[in-house]
Amino acid sequence: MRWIFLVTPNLAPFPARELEGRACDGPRFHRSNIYNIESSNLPILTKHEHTTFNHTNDETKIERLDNMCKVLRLLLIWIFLSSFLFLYDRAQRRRILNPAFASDKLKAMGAQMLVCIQEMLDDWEQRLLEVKSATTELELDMMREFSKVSADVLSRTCFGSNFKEGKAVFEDQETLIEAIYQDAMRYAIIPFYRFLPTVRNRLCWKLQRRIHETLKAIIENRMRAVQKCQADSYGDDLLGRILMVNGSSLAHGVVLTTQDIIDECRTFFFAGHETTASLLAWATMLMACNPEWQDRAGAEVLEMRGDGYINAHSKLKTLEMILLETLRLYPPIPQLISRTRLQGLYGATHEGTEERKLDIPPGVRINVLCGVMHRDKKMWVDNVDEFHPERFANGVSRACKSMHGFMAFGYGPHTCIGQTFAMLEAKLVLASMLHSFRFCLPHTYEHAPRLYGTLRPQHGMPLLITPMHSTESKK
Ligand code: HEM
Repeated sequence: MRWIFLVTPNLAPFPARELEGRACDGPRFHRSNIYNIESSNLPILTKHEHTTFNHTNDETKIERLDNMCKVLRLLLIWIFLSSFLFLYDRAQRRRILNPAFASDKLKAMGAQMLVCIQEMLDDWEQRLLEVKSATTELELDMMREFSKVSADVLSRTCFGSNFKEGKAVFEDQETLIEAIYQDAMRYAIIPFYRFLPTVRNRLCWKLQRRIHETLKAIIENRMRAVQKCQADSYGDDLLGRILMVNGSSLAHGVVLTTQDIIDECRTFFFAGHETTASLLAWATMLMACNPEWQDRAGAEVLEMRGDGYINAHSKLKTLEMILLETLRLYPPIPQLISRTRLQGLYGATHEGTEERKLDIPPGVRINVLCGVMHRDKKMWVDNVDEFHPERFANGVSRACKSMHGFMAFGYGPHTCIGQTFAMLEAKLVLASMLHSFRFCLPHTYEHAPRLYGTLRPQHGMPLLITPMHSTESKK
């Protein structure tokens, strides 16, 4: 199988300009990793032309990738960890899942999200009280905090009344992913390694069994309660909605088995946990570096909240722009939006007018490096490396010259099903945080974005948080 990395020519390195002068681990995308379409002989066609590039001549057209082994290893890990994503026909499943993720349904989950967020803020208040004698600032690793709150939110919104069991499942799953990841890094090259009864493999099998049995029990109990008329609905959480839609007229004839539903619940956690935590961590870093935006978002939150509460219906435009700009600069999944056989799907505007279209023969896999595409000067209006949320003032389509220039949530029929969920959660977390705290980066912060499945800060995301009342009294 051949791989093409479809990228645009301007490889803007991490870090962004706003962090110049800070210690940095250097660019994460190296030119040698990437097959550059512009510099090759691939056909770049004008607007109405359409052609297929020749299968047999490909060898001469596709340059050898210097770091093929490194990239392949990452791909293997990705495929290994996410194999359950591809077990069934995903298009069919989306028929059942889409209604569960409808935005009106998600808004009703805002209250559950706020419960988890409030627990996090109460914990911060408590820790501040403990250190208050020395200082009014508290240093927190935001990556860890957001990872925890995002896991809590997923457990609560997925499993509602079965929150505790759900949380235990997710904790097991996290341990499992870590064990698999560590082994995959070391032993991916040994054939059938994962079938050998090593200590770690036996731990993985035990965790797999426990996750399966707990989820199966939750699902079967809910189904039984409705069948025996002990409950009038399956529940108002994501699991309940999936059970309700499953097999009903809304599902257009698709029926998921218990095993399918178990897989879906596990996928939500896998796909929605670290991604949302990473988005939140980068967003707070960018707001800490750009205090004017932090103040602007804070003022909006205070204005919105008034005497009432921020909820899922609050229109937080500034925060939305900040989040979109964060997703542009630091997309949690900056690479590997992977498709086999694409036909002109990624036609991008060229010099503002011309369109490039490619017909890719079957069997060729395309990986789109959206992290690179998001910083392409040809697609985005100037200051591509700068934090400039204003560009999203009129929505995503106006911010970018190309329809497909913004790909943080993927594209097409398999675009991220949880994007509204993630944006809602991120907005509620940041709004609640800005209502009570202001934050800045400590001098110890090292800017080192690194890919661990998602784009994460290699050395964590330390942030100094100060309660609002003390910043006001300083003024
Ligand atoms: C900032 C947060 C998130 C980001 C950046 C993100 C990004 C992505 C991306 C890039 C894809 C691949 C899309 C494609 O191949 O075109 C994806 C797929 C997916 N995401 Fe997310 N995601 C996020 C949050 C979530 C959440 C919170 C959930 C669930 C609650 C979720 C569930 C899924 C699922 C189920 C898929 C597979 C969809 C399919 O194949 O049909 N994601 N996500």
